[in-house]
Formats: sequence, structure tokens, C-alpha cells
Amino acid sequence: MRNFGLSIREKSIVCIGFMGVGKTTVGKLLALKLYRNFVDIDAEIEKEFAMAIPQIFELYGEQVFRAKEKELIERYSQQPLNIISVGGGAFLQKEIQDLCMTNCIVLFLDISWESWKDRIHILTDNRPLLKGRSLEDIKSLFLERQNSYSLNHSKFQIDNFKAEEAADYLADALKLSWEIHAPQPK
Ligand SMILES: Nc1ncnc2c1ncn2[C@@H]1O[C@H](COP(=O)(O)OP(=O)(O)O)[C@@H](O)[C@H]1O
Ligand SMILES: O=C(O)C1=C[C@@H](OP(=O)(O)O)[C@@H](O)[C@H](O)C1
Ligand SMILES: [Mg+2]
Repeated sequence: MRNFGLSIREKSIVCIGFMGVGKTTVGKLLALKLYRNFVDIDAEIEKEFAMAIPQIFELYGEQVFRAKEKELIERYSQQPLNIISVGGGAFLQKEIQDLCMTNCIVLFLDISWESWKDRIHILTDNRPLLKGRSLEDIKSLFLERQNSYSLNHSKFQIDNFKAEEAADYLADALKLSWEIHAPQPK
């Protein structure tokens, strides 16, 4: 699909960041606030395979998961007006970075390791890359992954925000940037 010509207001918004920072939760709330369509790429992958992510990893392996992740991001990133939450590993693929940075507004949702590790107990069950790994190992992954998120249009530090507050923060920032970029009357 060719989408050049989309104005900044029409471009889809992509939420990136490490597993568990709140991309799915905050993205869904943001979509409600901005009256946009919400797409969670992991949920779309689960629909396509008709199984949960841990089963996809187990049965088909990570490579198959990554290929489907790219295919779906390619589709949704070229549509207008979506709020798209991608998985925390999506930006490891350069093609996905390029697609999102070119076609969408990319928001990096960040929390510190100190805040993140308090959440670990609610995250491990359905995230195959966390399961069975030591805290030290997970910290290394957390730090390694930061480099892939450095390509973004805006970064939001959301450590101290409840999900609803984080969504308000993002919505306010987006509206402000849309005002700044609004065409001026002649
Ligand atoms: N701002 C927040 N504060 C506290 N917990 C949160 C917040 N945002 C999300 N959560 C919780 O953290 C877990 C992971 O959230 P999720 O949206 O699935 O993250 P991601 O999509 O980035 O992996 C969920 O249990 C969710 O309820
Ligand atoms: O970081 C990753 O490699 C992954 C993150 C997960 O999504 P969330 O970031 O939404 O947890 C999911 O795509 C899969 O378990 C792999
Ligand atoms: Mg998610």
C-alpha cells in the first residue's frame, strides 16, 4: 500500500519499548483517547496462528514468529490512523525500524530497570524470552535491547505513571505536536 502524502495527524502511531513497559495497556488507552483504531501486533499474531505466543515459540520457533511480526507490521504501519503496539523485540529488525520510522510516529515508552524489576512476577508466564532466565540474565537483555529503541520520534519516561496517566501524557504530547505542525492560514 502506498501512503505517501499522509499528514502528520493521519500517520499511525507506534509504541515501542521493552517487554512489560506497558505498550499494550497504554496503547489501547491512547487509542480510546484519540478515537483511533488499536492494533496489538502480538494479538494479531496470536489470531493468525490461533494460539498463544509461548505455543508459537515452542511449536514454530522464534524465526517464524519474527517473520509474521514483520509481515503484520508492514501491513498496519502503512495504514493511516492506527495506534500500533509492537512487541519488545520488533525493533531488532532493521526493516521494521525503517517501515515504522518512515510511515508512522514512533513513541518509545521507557521505564528504568529499578521500576521494571518490580513487575517481573506478572510478566514471565506468557513471555517465552523471560521464562526460566535469571534476573541477571534478564537485566542484560533489558540493557542490550535499549539500543534498538534509540531510533524513535519521541521518548516518554513513564516510571511513575499509572497506565491511564501515561496515556494522557502521550495524548497531550501528540496533540501539542499536531497543533505545532498544523497548516497556518495564509
Ligand atoms: N503504567 C503501569 N503501571 C503499572 N503496571 C502497568 C502499567 N502499564 C502496564 N502495566 C502492567 O504491566 C503488565 C505488562 O503490560 P503490557 O501492556 O502487556 O506491556 P507490554 O505490552 O509493553 O509488554 C500488565 O500486567 C499491565 O497491567
Ligand atoms: O521482546 C520480545 O522479544 C517479545 C516481546 C513480547 O511483546 P511485549 O513487548 O508486548 O511483551 C512478544 O512479542 C514476544 O514475547 C517477544
Ligand atoms: Mg504487548
